[in-house]
Amino acid sequence: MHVLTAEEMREIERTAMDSGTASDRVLMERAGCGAVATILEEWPDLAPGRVLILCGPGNNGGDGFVVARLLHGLGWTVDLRLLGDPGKLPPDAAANHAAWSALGDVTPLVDGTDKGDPDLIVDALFGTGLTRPVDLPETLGLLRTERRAKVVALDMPSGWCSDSGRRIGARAAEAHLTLAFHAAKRGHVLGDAPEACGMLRVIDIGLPDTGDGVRLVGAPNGLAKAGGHKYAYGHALVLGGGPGKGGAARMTSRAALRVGAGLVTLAVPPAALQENAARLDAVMLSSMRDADALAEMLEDTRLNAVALGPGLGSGGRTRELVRTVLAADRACVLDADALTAFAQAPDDLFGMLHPKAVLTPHGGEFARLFPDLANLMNGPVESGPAFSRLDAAQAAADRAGCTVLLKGPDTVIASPDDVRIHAALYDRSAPGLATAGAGDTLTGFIAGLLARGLDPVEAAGRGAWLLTECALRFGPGLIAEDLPEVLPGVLAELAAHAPG
Ligand SMILES: NC(=O)C1=CN([C@@H]2O[C@H](COP(=O)(O)OP(=O)(O)OC[C@H]3O[C@@H](n4cnc5c(N)ncnc54)[C@H](OP(=O)(O)O)[C@@H]3O)[C@@H](O)[C@H]2O)[C@@H](O)CC1
Ligand SMILES: Nc1ncnc2c1ncn2[C@@H]1O[C@H](COP(=O)(O)OP(=O)(O)O)[C@@H](O)[C@H]1O
Ligand SMILES: [K+]
Repeated sequence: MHVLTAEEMREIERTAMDSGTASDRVLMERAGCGAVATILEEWPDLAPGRVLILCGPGNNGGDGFVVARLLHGLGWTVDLRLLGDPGKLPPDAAANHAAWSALGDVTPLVDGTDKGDPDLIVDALFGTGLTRPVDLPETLGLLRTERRAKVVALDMPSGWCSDSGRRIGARAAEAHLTLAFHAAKRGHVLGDAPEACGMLRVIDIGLPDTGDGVRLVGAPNGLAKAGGHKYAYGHALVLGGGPGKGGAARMTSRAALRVGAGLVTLAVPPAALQENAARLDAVMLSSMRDADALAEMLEDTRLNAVALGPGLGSGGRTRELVRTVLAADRACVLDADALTAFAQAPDDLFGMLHPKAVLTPHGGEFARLFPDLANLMNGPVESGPAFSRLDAAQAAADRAGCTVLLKGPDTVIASPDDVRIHAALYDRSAPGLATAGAGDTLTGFIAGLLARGLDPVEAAGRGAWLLTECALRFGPGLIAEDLPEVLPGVLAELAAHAPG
């Protein structure tokens, strides 16, 4: 599945028009029909009652007129309010305005006036064409999910940028159900908009699947082991911290082993050996005094993937270890302290990075390495399309020259020539992952997959998918140690559903 920008959506529509596949009018009719059918499918008990339909000045409003006509036909009492001058509606919206006007009234939408007590509200104010703040505070106050009425947003709850999922201006609508036309837009899976969308359904309006847009990471296949020696699955090296700081790297190690690395070695300073020896079995343990010792270890080319950062400390020693790992030209994951250690001099890190590296920052770590991009991504937005988390991750990957996985429910995985989104949203929402150590586990999953020979973007995407799936499978009460322990069940299910 792919997600689109507004411009990509318009291009697909233009191409369909030019080839004569469909007309705008037909698409609008299908959008409205699909919307009504989906509303009734989602809420089969919703009996015809009072519906308030808020129509905007563009084609999103046009969809609203179609919905008004169809709900009217099903016995609903329609109260339709139009923002702006009906004489300035675009052609297809104007045609549907005329068709509706033969059946019912069009009342000008005036903010702050009484809108009754509807059972259903349809937000057809703005969709992919929103470019500036919506100046309708009272009306947006109606479009809230804590009120009695069910709220349905056509394409996007009004006020949200459909390219970035960021709010344009101070206020934006919420919905119980958002109906995207043809394909989900980036804004349905990025930023704060997904929470405002409620449930998301994509409505087929008969446009071809062009394969355009950014790929959403789906269930991975090919992870089952199939013969071969343990070295055929790689040897991951995890670097751990000093005494009393070892938990994070132990979780990383266990996750790397569970995801299928043939061997995993945890290397720690001599003073931390005893503590770790008491806590490890299948993960091997090694003493590593300093960066020189690490360089010596890495002369063994069977150590084909390295993870470092969790619990490592953010001082000069860590910087030396990062330097050594990067100089050894290994597939590697840099997380947590391995990133923070370069907060004062990110360019030093960028100068050493190479395409086999994966950086896995959360928002805070991202801001330490890429403060300018974090500002663009987090500041208030007054116009659209807004700079998105995807734009930020892509710019970061270009600057770093490697894969960057920007964590969150909307995880973005970008390399200089590829980008994907992993959405732990909607029916894959996994708030249980907001627990200490989930990121250390992700680092282990990615390192294990790198050891198995996956390329950085694949390893990062699959790691993010597996992490979320483990959390969903475990359910409430999740702590990070549980994540690798439920992975076998997830892998078994994937294998059972693998094609052929
Ligand atoms: N593409 C397709 O194939 C299909 C698209 N479909 C539907 O079309 C929708 C896109 O339609 P759209 O492009 O007309 O944009 P839309 O969201 O209605 O808004 C644009 C209007 O709002 C105005 N405006 C903007 N911001 C404003 C503000 N803050 N406050 C006030 N005004 C503001 C803006 O004015 P302007 O910026 O030009 O001054 C313009 O008049 C899409 O979401 C889907 O529902 C479906 O029918 C299926 C097929
Ligand atoms: N609410 C959430 N929904 C989905 N995924 C989440 C959520 N909160 C955190 N995560 C994921 O869990 C991991 C947490 O990583 P991180 O913040 O580094 O935690 P830690 O440092 O404690 O290990 C990331 O992969 C992140 O995407
Ligand atoms: K809308």
